[in-house]
Amino acid sequence: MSLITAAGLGVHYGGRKVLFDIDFQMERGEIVTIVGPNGSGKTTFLRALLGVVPPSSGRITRAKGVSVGYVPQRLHIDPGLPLPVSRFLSLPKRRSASEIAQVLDRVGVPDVAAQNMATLSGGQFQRVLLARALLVKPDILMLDEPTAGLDQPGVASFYRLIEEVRREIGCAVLSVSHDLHVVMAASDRVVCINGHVCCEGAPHVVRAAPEYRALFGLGTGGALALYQHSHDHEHDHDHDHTHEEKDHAHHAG
Ligand SMILES: Nc1ncnc2c1ncn2[C@@H]1O[C@H](COP(=O)(O)OP(=O)(O)OP(=O)(O)O)[C@@H](O)[C@H]1O
Repeated sequence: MSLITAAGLGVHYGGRKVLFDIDFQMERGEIVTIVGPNGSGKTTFLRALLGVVPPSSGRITRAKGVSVGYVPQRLHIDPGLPLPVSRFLSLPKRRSASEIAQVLDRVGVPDVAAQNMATLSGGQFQRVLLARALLVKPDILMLDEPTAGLDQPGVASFYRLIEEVRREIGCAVLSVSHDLHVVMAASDRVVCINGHVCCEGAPHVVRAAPEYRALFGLGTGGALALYQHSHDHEHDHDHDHTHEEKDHAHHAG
């Protein structure tokens, strides 16, 4: 059985139809990336899968006992509120000091337990959010643009961490991302949402789909094009293929 399934999912806010007719399922260990223009309903879709936004139509089904760890797109914490990281990680469920130390170590910020949430850097904050998601021992890790605001090395190292964690605990990963050149390399499936699912499939299939091209264009505006570039271009000279993607500053046409 799929870990989570949406059948005919629709979400309305007031009279406004934000999502409609979405059929989706996720299998154990799968890596799925959601793409779509701003305001196309990606966050709403994750929140509906989480059960915090009620469907206006259709149904969400989770396999029995499935746990979901969620890294939200943003989380506002009042800078005037003294909230140490350790206390944040103990909400809503109390966690032991050793559990907290272990998970912070795992996400690469071993020294922040006593620090106030409001004083963390952007990169540390994202890692603490990831730590919180990992504490639930997720079968599915849901990440909503988790690297927004990080610099390029920060983005790359965050996704490396996600990949390591996934290998260790075998969870499925569902991300909303614009950092496609980083994340797509490891995606089994890409789902392009614009109110409904306009196309889905392996990264190269979605890249070629007319629906995707209509939304993102063919050239430099299409992040998928950037990702795909390093795989489909012709080399006119021999060079080291182990370089990082960011070394490719030019875009596919
Ligand atoms: N709680 C809400 N009440 C009313 N409208 C909402 C609510 N949340 C989102 N919306 C609207 O629903 C639409 C989809 O929003 P959503 O945040 O899901 O899009 P998104 O694809 O994640 O966007 P972005 O890429 O900009 O993060 C937007 O027009 C937004 O204004």
